[in-house]
Amino acid sequence: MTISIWRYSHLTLALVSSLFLIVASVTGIILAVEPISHQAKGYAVENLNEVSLATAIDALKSTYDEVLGLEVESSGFVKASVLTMEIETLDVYFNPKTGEQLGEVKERPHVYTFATNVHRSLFLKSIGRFFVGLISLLLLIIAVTGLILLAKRQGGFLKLFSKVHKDYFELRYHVVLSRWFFIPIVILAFTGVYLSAEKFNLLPNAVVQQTELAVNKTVQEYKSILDIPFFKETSLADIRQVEFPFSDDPEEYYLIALQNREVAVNQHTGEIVSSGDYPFVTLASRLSLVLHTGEGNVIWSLVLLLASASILFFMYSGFVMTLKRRKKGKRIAKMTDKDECEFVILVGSESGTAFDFAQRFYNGLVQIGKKVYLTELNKYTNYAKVKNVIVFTSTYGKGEPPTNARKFSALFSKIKQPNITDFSVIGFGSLDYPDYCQFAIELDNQLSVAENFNQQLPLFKINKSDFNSFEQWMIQFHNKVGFTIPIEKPLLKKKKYKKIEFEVLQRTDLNVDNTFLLRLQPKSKIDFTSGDLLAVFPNDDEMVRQYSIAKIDESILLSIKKHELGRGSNFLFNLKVGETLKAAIEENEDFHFSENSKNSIFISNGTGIAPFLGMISKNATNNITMFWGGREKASMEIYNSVLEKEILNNENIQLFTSFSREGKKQYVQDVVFEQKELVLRTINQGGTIMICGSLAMQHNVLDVLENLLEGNKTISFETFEKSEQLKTDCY
Ligand SMILES: Cc1cc2nc3c(=O)[nH]c(=O)nc-3n(C[C@H](O)[C@H](O)[C@H](O)COP(=O)(O)O)c2cc1C
Repeated sequence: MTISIWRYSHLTLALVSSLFLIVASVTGIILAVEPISHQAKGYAVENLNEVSLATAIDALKSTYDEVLGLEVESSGFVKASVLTMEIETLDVYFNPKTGEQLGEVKERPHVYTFATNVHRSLFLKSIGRFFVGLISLLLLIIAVTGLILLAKRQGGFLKLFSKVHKDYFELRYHVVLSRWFFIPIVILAFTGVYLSAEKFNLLPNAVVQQTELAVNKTVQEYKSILDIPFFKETSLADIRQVEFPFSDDPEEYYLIALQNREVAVNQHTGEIVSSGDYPFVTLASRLSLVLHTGEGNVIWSLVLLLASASILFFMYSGFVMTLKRRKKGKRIAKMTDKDECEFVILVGSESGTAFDFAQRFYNGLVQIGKKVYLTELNKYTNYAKVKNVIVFTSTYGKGEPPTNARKFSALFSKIKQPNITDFSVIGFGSLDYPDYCQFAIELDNQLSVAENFNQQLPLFKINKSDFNSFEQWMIQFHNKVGFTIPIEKPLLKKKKYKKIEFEVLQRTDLNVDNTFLLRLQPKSKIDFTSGDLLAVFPNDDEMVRQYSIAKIDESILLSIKKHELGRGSNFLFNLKVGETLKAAIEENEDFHFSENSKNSIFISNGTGIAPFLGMISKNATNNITMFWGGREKASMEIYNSVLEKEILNNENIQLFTSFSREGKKQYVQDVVFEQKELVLRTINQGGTIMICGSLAMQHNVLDVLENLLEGNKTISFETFEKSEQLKTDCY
């Protein structure tokens, strides 16, 4: 079975049972405290196997006028039911060697009776008990599917306990704790199912069958119980309960529940009059109860308490992991086999816009019964029944493809489709950029000249994700295909920014690459960190530009390339020291430095160095290797004040530079390749690789990493690319 089926089952079952599991875990935590606080009373008798039943009965009889019964709890406490002078029954804990009363048996605190009722039946009697049993069964299946997922993640059952790859907190501890608590959770779930089955009489009959034994008339009678062999030879460790005879009549027996059987014993001779073994079901029920409640064992109670708490953590962390995976995996639904589909939708999307449109188009086609396959441009392959290819792609940088389209051009030249295929390309871009929809243009050109491909509609460009223009394109598409596709409109939510004032502390002059640094001080208190983004509004609200932040000494450092016509960069360059501007901080959680990653590699070119300047200035103990690429040595000078200070003061940081127009004329990816051992070691040891700068550089670096990870045993490129070990923020 594929990993997604296991994951789907694991998640669905967890979701279905979540509310019940929360209730069961919280009450389970409360109930696990009970045996611990009970044991803390300190009435446990040491070495019960050295105290005979005769001693205990004798001690009791010499202390109390009348004794009704005796019980040895699994906690090691010995309890007696006695009659007081006032003819009242009293339950006491006592010392079986001396008869001394250790304490009275108190009524069970209300919090535990309440928690027990909720835990067992949710106060819903039989129906509640049924649900609790069912949830225990689901928990058992969740644990097993979880173990399978864990084995798949770790590379097999034999590697279950091998090193866990560094990842974000929730994922890492979901894995770590599942290894610790798998067995206790399985025991809790299994015994829960067993106890519920018992309550519903689903188990075989558990009545003890007593067998009358032949009475030996010649057997000796004793005056004192201390002399009777049976009572002398039976230790309290073998006893569970004793019911005392009402009178001295030889026909009145001691009814004794031993660990494995029940016997009736003559009070004067010690002869066993009748005996009945407990059936297996009773023994199993008793064991289940002890294992499920932790009764009598503080360590096991503690384990159960932690296991119940871990279930709550698994639910929280599982929820976070699902949200993150959805964000990263971008909602590709379960689809018909690629070779069955007439329509193939290919998507290139960096921040999800083109993907969102493609998904709506996909849903519409599926709704009218078409067989459709949707995939990323990077995964382009041959499709046995394809007749119509529709491409949705955005553009970045200077006509750069989004990351998940970077391999398309090469793949397309190699792969031949079996049928003559119609195609249409929709480009997503923004007129704010000079190379408007450039990648879509190039892709459309490539398809237009390809054999077997017929252009169904001319290239269509969508500016700033305008849904109305998409509807225009849909009309053209309907006319071509001869049917109408229902498309769900997106609910337009205008992003709200919380603007605050920033004072300009410093603005450098332009360097050889037209790049400058801007240092800003927030005028009100605001939380931010390196890797977050500063949203700037050069034309008030009409247009937003984002810049990656370096946080240095509570101020913001931006590295900006001034473009001749760039409204954002010119607006910022024209600011003077002491002036204020209104801007907003956008949290960019996916590009924060992982402080628990011992080894990190930062790769950047040009102004992409900015967030890393902040990250190294905060770093104290982690090993960081920085790769930076620029045009020439002079390009780097504006960063030297920070770099020299941080690198000279911190031997954990090393820097590799590359210059494309000077010296060896290398690009950053070339130096990354030269340091392949270091890079591979970092990846295999679970370290993080962060990339910031131009998308073209990101693609080149990813190509190098893909090449390095070919045949790598610890982690494949595909897994690495999707993991939290790789963080990118390119443009
Ligand atoms: C840093 C950056 C660079 C961009 N470069 C271009 C560009 O060169 N040409 C263009 O048409 N659009 C450009 N855009 C706009 C995006 O292509 C546009 O927002 C698109 O809708 C994003 O789609 P996606 O979310 O599917 O990636 C750029 C956007 C950003 C944030």
